[in-house]
Amino acid sequence: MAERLSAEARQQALGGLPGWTDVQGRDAIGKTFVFKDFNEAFGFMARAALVAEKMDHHPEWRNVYKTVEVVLSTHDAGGVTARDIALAKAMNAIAG
Ligand SMILES: C[C@H](O)[C@H](O)[C@H]1CNC2=NC(N)=NC(=O)C2=N1
Repeated sequence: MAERLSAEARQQALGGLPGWTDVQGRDAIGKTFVFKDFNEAFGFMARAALVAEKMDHHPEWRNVYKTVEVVLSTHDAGGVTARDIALAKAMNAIAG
């Protein structure tokens, strides 16, 4: 199982992940993506879903019109691991 990142490793990883921050009140990272319209937002979700399934690592997310709020945490580990960082990176790449 993946191990939770140390506070230092996590801050360093967040430094290379534009838009991603610590989630208050739990061990997770989050980002709010804002797109041009619903079509762009849902296209992002469809592409991210395929990557997430391939990685066997799944986001918590919420879509309202052109906004997608994402929270990443490794449930099996009870916190943020390298798997969350990898998915966050992939999501930034997909969003462009
Ligand atoms: C059995 C399966 O591999 C696990 O349940 C995976 C699936 N996707 C997951 N996604 C996330 N975000 N955290 C997990 O711990 C996790 N575990």
